[in-house]
Amino acid sequence: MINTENVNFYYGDFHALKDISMDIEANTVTAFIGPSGCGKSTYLRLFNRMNDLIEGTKLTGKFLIEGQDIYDKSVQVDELRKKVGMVFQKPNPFPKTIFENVAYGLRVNGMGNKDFIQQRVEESLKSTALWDEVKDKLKKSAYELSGGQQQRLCIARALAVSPSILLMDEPTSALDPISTSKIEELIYQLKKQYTIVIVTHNMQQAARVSDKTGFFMLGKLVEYSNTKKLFTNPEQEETQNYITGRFG
Ligand SMILES: Nc1ncnc2c1ncn2[C@@H]1O[C@H](COP(=O)(O)OP(=O)(O)OP(=O)(O)O)[C@@H](O)[C@H]1O
Repeated sequence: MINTENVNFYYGDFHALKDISMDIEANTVTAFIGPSGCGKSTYLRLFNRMNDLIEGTKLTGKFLIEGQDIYDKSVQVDELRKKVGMVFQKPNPFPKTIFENVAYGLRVNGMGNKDFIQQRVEESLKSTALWDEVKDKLKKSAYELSGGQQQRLCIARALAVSPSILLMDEPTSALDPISTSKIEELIYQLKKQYTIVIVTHNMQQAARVSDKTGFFMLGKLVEYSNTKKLFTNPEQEETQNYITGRFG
């Protein structure tokens, strides 16, 4: 359902992604791993056109989501971002109440029906296992939540507008181990409904949560296969060296 072919990406003269081709199936979790600076986040940000915001960049190749070229001139970027939600490394709730954080996307998309908003907020908070923890303080500031709760709130905010794809850029790197395992459990639950693509520095995390893993190095996709295979019997020597900790 996501198909990319011969994707090249440049920051000015710097060739950051080199000929990347990858297909991602619906309702799977795909992890991107690789040494710092290898292009994982750059590639992830192409999925919802976040790199459009950076001046002097250039993209070539094909980037299809559900058969549609998302870089076609006819594509409306805000519509695309409703379909392809994103969660970042550091939890970034808005300076608003817990309720309004989750309702935000619905309101900016013109949804005025109070009952619907109420229902979506509740569903989204339930799907991130946060409802029981926050249902009695929905009017409190999101900043009163712990870091792990804030990250689950940001996931709920992304889910409220019913995306089909959820991008996560190192979503647990700022969290403690217990919050991390809650998010990992959540990822496992969410893939029933969503297609998830996650960048992680943590190889154990990739091994725990993903169905497929892509190993990137110096802007190239060195290997992309079933997670179990990649971590136990990789095809490429570079992958073997990386997963056994010989560099990176
Ligand atoms: N806005 C930018 N302008 C210029 N170069 C950039 C920009 N963002 C990233 N790069 C460069 O592109 C390359 C890939 O960066 P990217 O952030 O995608 O790597 P990464 O694999 O996600 O790294 P990390 O794991 O450290 O986050 C790096 O060499 C980086 O310096």
